[in-house]
Amino acid sequence: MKRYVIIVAGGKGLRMGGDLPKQFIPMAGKPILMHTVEKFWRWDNQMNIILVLPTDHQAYWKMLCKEIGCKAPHRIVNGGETRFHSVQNGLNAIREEIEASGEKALIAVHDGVRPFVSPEVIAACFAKAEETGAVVPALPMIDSLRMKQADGSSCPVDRSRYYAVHTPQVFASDILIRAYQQPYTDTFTDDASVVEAAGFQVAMVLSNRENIKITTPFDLTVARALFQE
Ligand SMILES: Nc1ccn([C@@H]2O[C@H](COP(=O)(O)OP(=O)(O)OP(=O)(O)O)[C@@H](O)[C@H]2O)c(=O)n1
Ligand SMILES: C[C@](O)(CO)[C@H](O)COP(=O)(O)O
Repeated sequence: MKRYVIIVAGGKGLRMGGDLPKQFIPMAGKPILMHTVEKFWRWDNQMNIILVLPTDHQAYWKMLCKEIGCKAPHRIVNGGETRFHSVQNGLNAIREEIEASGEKALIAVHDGVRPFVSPEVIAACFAKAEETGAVVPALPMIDSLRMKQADGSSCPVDRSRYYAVHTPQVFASDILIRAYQQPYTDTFTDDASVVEAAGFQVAMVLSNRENIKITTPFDLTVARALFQE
């Protein structure tokens, strides 16, 4: 089955701060995003990689690829106003070719700022999606959890019922394309929530602990430490 990955990197990185969006911050000699892109390419060098980038950083990215020598061939698509719109732009770029081929395809959506996804998790997500059509990787909670109540007090909740959601989230192409035709709402925090709102069930597989989303300066410190291992 043909495989695609839409790597979303069209955001501004406001929680990270600084002038350079976090996906371009250097880590071990390459921008974070290049590590992510090459992770998928190393797993499957036939993978169709679609990279969603802010329009005003595309020339900069191309220059980085040339200077550093990005190994993974990829297509570039314009970022949207939210992550949802960036994924939608990525899908619009591949929809016609998938439909015209008449072949079934699987599409992964992955955050450009999750460079530590393991090859085993990528493999597990694609394998489960081939079987079920829709997959989200997640991790059981490690901390104890409390829930805030309306009166300001808090109470313990059963953490065994909660999971932290990661990417790559992988779907049969017809399911993902149909789901992303829905109008945007702010309850769409990831691709699984979009697919479920369209009436499909989503299976869960275990993610790897290091598959953090680099969101804040603290995450960047953790990421740099992980890279030195
Ligand atoms: N309009 C947007 C917003 C986000 N993303 C991407 O979605 C991923 C996860 O989003 P997040 O970590 O929230 O990134 P930012 O939106 O850049 O961060 P912030 O919310 O702190 O501004 C990132 O790789 C980000 O570049 C995107 O492609 N297009
Ligand atoms: C898709 C996601 O990475 C799942 O954890 C996440 O929801 C995207 O961004 P957020 O703005 O940090 O929720």
